[in-house]
Amino acid sequence: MGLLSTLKSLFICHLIIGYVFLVSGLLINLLQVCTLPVGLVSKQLARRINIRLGYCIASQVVAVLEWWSGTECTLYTDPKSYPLYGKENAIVLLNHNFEIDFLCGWTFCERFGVLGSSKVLAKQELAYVPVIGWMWYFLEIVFCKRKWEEDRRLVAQSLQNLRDYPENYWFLLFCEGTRFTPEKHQASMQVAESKGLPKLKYHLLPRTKGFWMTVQNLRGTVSAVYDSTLNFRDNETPTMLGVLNGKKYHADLYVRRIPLELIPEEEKECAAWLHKLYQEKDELQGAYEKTGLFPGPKTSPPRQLRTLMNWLFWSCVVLYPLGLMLTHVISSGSALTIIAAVVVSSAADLPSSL
Ligand SMILES: CC/C=C\C/C=C\C/C=C\C/C=C\C/C=C\C/C=C\CCC(=O)SCCNC(=O)CCNC(=O)[C@H](O)C(C)(C)COP(=O)(O)OP(=O)(O)OC[C@H]1O[C@@H](n2cnc3c(N)ncnc32)[C@H](O)[C@@H]1OP(=O)(O)O
Ligand SMILES: CCCCCCCCCCCCCCCCCC(=O)OC[C@@H](O)COP(=O)(O)O
Repeated sequence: MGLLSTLKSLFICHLIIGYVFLVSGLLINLLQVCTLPVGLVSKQLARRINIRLGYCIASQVVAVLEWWSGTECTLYTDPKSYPLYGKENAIVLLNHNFEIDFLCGWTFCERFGVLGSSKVLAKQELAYVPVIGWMWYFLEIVFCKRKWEEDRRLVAQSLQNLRDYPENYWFLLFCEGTRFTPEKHQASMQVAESKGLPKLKYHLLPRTKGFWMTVQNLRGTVSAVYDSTLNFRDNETPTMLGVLNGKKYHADLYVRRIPLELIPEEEKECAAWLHKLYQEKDELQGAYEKTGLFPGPKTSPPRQLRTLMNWLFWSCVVLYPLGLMLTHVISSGSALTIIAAVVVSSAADLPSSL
């Protein structure tokens, strides 16, 4: 093991990364609260500020993937569609198999300049997660309870609010509604059978209501659906902990741009269209399983230095006061203060030793 990989696996490094993320994240959340009065004067200005503040948080996690773990991302797509990425609003449909699929999604958002404004149809529980969930409140993320009777009104309202959003965004939809496991796959294929729908091998049966509602409410402001499939090379199953330990993965993302006009307006037809798309996605995945490749030309949009600069900036902001405090504790020479500092840092270290 090289010196650098040993360093990346040290708990103290993870503690520093976590500390910077948490403390700067809470600080940024506080700044987001301060945009509330701005919103009363100019809604669009408050939204633009929040896009930048949101970027400051999400970009830190992206920096860990790109610069710390050195994970590489390859994009397989039609070169004619490529210039449009980041220049239009789009609904992204993604398979949901990996712990870090959202993070790879964010990385592509970063590389096409829509990280701060990116959106998702997320489960309500995530709204309460400190830093990320609170940031999402200000970014007007659409939350669902996965109870259609309640969602049909709440989700529609949140989607309508996005119609005058001031910057380009990608709206991510995991139509499968949950992460793939063999048990969930078996259950969903029973539903497919009972509904007379063809079986899928690599995907769960897509939930169609969220998709129909998104298309219906964003029609006219969104230009296309990006049918996307993510895989990792060498049959790797990447984890957040692996990324934090500096493990390098290689992500392959296939994206097919489908103009929104091609998607039927009527609910039943729209649902049938989505089921057909998932059958095609299943065939594509089958081919990847065999060849380890997606079809068509590939490209690797480069990682940007700005994610690293953003991380360094926030590190300075939150590590400097911590350094000052520690220096003060040590130079005070007071046995009581030093013992208190040791007790506090041991408590912080406790979760790792459990
Ligand atoms: C160039 C580069 C391109 C792309 C880059 C890639 C990506 C980057 C883009 C953006 C990034 C942005 C952000 C990313 C950051 C973070 C994301 C993190 C987390 C989010 C993860 C989640 O939270 S996923 C969970 C929430 N989301 C969803 O659930 C969405 C899908 N669900 C729906 O659409 C649902 O319909 C619903 C939620 C709207 C409502 O759900 P509900 O359950 O109430 O109703 P349903 O109609 O769906 O269910 C009832 C019907 O379903 C049938 N049924 C029952 N059991 C099953 C089963 N196991 N499988 C399938 N179907 C089932 C049941 O029979 C009912 O059928 P009916 O015929 O009666 O309708
Ligand atoms: C700088 C980074 C280092 C610090 C480490 C902290 C990193 C924190 C990042 C937190 C990001 C939180 C984003 C939440 C994304 C979680 C995706 C998710 O929750 O998927 C589950 C859903 O599909 C459905 O789940 P089910 O309830 O069906 O099962």
